Amino acid sequence: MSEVMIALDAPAAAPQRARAAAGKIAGAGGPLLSVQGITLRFGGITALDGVSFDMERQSVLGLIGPNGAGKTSLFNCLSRLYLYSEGRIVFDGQPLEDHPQYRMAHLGIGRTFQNLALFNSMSVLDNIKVGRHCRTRKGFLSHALQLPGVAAEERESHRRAEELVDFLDLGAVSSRLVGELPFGTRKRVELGRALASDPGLLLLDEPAAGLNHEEVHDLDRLIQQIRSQLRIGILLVEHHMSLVMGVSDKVVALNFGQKIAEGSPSEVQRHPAVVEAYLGSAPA
Ligand SMILES: Nc1ncnc2c1ncn2[C@@H]1O[C@H](COP(=O)(O)OP(=O)(O)OP(=O)(O)O)[C@@H](O)[C@H]1O
Repeated sequence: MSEVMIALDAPAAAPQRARAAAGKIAGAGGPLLSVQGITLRFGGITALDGVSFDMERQSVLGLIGPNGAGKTSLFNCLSRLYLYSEGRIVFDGQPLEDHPQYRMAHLGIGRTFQNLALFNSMSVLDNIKVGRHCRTRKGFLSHALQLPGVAAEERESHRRAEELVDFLDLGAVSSRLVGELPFGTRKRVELGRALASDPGLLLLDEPAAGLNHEEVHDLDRLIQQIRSQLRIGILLVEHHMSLVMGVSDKVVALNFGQKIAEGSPSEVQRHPAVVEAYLGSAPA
């Protein structure tokens, strides 16, 4: 895995500065993300029941819980795919409820998917460039007519995508079609596509699923580099316990839609409710 450093003026910080300049970061000193009493129901099923927690800036938060605990439901609430009936989610000082789902990337929330969402017949570099779309100002017509500013914007998107190709150690496959690449490499391309939107918060949905031991080790280091070098907060839904416990600053555990524990990895790992949720009985 590459140790390439992104320039000090990390592009990831740019949208945050822009939002701050626009006076939108009401809670600039507060948490990056505040989940407040989220309740989500599907008919008679309560998938989330009053879940609350805060997440600090530039931190990694691991969201764990047994099957059906509500992790994906919460993840989908954070990206506005699911609309909750009660509660509030505040990102970077802004209530998410004020914004439609398609604005999430503009707002600074990037995500990956359990089932990769890539264009298999496009190159690695072009797939990553697709992620820049929300940071470009010129519309379709400007591009079609090659109006002034389009070329400069295109050059900037290209430059940023190349930086991410280096950061993710994808240089050797940059011009290859994504569909030809092994699963682990495609997962890194998807991460690149999400990073290309310069998010302040990156939502990773089971990023270790399907990876081999060495790839999980690389992912661990990459998550730490994303936090420290790109200064991006990461919310991680993951079943791979050693990855979550090794990389998270804070862990939130759910069971049957309720938060059962919150704290440092070692606190949550030892918590009786967590042990019971995973093992099916309380520790002796
Ligand atoms: N679209 C949906 N329609 C109906 N019920 C749903 C839907 N999505 C989730 N649920 C229900 O909500 C509850 C929480 O599911 P969720 O997928 O969020 O759990 P999870 O913790 O992500 O589980 P897993 O680890 O197996 O992915 C479950 O009872 C599930 O059956």
